[in-house]
Amino acid sequence: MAVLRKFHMAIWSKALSIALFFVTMLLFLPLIYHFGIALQPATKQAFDGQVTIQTSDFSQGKGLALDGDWSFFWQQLLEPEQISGTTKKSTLIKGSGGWQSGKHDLNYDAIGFATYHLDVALQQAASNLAIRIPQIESAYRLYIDTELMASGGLVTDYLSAGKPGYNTAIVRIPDGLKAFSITIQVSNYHSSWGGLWEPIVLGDADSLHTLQRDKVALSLFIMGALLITAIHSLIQFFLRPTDNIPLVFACLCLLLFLREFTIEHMTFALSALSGGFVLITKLNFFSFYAGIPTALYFFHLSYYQEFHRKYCSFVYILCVIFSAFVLFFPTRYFGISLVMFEVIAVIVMFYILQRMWVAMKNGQKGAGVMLIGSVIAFAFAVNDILNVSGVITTGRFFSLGIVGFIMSQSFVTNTRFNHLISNNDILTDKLKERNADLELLGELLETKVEQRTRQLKLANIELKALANNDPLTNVFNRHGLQQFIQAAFERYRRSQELFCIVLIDFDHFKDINDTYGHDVGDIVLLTGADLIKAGIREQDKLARWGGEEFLVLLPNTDLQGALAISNKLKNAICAKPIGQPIGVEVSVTGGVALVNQDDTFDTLFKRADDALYQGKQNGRNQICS
Ligand SMILES: Nc1nc2c(ncn2[C@@H]2O[C@H](COP(=O)(O)OP(=O)(O)OP(=O)(O)O)[C@@H](O)[C@H]2O)c(=O)[nH]1
Repeated sequence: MAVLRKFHMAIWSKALSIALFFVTMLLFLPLIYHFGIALQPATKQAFDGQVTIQTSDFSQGKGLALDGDWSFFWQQLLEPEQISGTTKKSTLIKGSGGWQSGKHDLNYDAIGFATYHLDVALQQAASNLAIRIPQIESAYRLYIDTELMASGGLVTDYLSAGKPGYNTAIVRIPDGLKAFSITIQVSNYHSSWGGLWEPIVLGDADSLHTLQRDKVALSLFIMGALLITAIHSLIQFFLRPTDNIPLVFACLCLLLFLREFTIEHMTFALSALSGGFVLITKLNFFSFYAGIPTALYFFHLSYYQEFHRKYCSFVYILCVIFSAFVLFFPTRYFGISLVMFEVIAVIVMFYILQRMWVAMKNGQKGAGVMLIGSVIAFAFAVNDILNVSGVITTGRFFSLGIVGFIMSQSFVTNTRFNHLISNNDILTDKLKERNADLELLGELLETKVEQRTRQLKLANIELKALANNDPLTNVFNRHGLQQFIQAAFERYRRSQELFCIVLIDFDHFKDINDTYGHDVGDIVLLTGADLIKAGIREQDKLARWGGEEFLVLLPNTDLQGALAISNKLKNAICAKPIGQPIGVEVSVTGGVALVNQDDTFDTLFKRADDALYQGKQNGRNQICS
């Protein structure tokens, strides 16, 4: 009954957890919409290094991405004054994606320096407007008109003097301006990408601050979720160290945490970690290169049979090479490795999805939920890869995908633990039952052993009796009498206590057998033994010495006494016919011997035997000594 109740409880708790899982996922959707899509700034196309803003209402908070064609001065670091009304030669370049991304007519090296410039015309004079400066690689100075408003790192046209930096900022546009220019000097000697990575966003100052705050809040939320899950998994691992899955999952969460931290909190990371831009970029890439094999290993361990060991090992080795590359090569070369690794990552992700699909079809526990979580995370990851590469212009969702992934994996891990615990309970119950059975069996066994011991004791007693007694007459046999003879000799030697032995032999017993048969002969022997036993004292001992011959040991008896007893016995046997109704007339002859100083049993017996022989010779039916 208890097992059945537990089974019902297990089903209910499972249904409840699945329902909770889906409800949480549903609650999660608005979050995805808000951070992934709603906060995406609308793209405003700039032409010929100029943009005219048609709208005057920025209060909706989304902002305008000042993307499009910016004026671009390659290998020149120009002050704003040098540009306005310039005769300097400029080209046009996209205001996002870096200057080396190859989408322009001209290709530029990632390493180098340049100046971006954009003239912005507003419909109405600026009021509470601002621009948000996102990622610029790897050092910049930004001017509004001629005024330096923000900077990151050290911009220089001289390689060894250049210092990378990272400083996202929200820069207020002075109120009242109807037209202004944005000039950005950029130099890059450390990153694989140079220039504007994400577009500059123009919007309402308050909304941009809110947007920034929301992004930080979301990121902190995700990092918190990752950290808590990692700790939770580590606790699970320490509670049950035989199971490596929670440990691998904890590592994966920590790598994702590191990635989120180095991407979204670069400014903070730069101040917190002394290694600066290079260290943080390395950590960022490492978290990606190590994260993919860790994710694969996690799935591999969880569904061991579904994954191909050789393929997985190949991926692990490949990822170790990439991770080593990150550790030992300068950051400016990372771009090449990233493109290659993104291809590997996408292949690995699809491989995992395909294997999880197979695992689900094979009815593996939790595979379905894990597949959903993986689809969410991988779809967002692929989206981000394509977004970063400029193929699509959707938002960046990966961080949110991570949460979906964590939720599903935590759900499966917890279900597994729950399952283990309820299994454990069931096993404990069974064990208790078995123990009770065993106790019962033990008791039964003890009773059986006691019984057997008793039987053995009885059998032993019987065996002893058989060894010491004559089976026909049930008096002692020779062996049985031995100890009493020994005792009599000892008493004699110690305290001169006399004793006698008497040999009594039936006369012509052969004739009795021949005449009446052996059965009657047996009855005669049995009756004779009974009669002798009845005629002697408690301390006297009787033994059948062989055939029709009996020996009586008479302790503490002299010769006279022995003769008297022997005659009494002879008379008792001969008194009446034995074996009624046939009735056999019997007589016996006896030989008596008294122990003396030099006797051994043999000499004593010989004297009794001689006396018996004497009696037989003298005509039988008499006692001699
Ligand atoms: N029925 C029966 N006969 C036995 C048993 N043991 C020995 N006998 C017989 O006892 C007889 C003894 O014969 P003998 O030794 O010739 O002696 P006897 O006939 O008694 O003659 P005497 O002793 O000279 O008087 C033999 O025939 C044995 O077979 C027994 O247990 N039962």
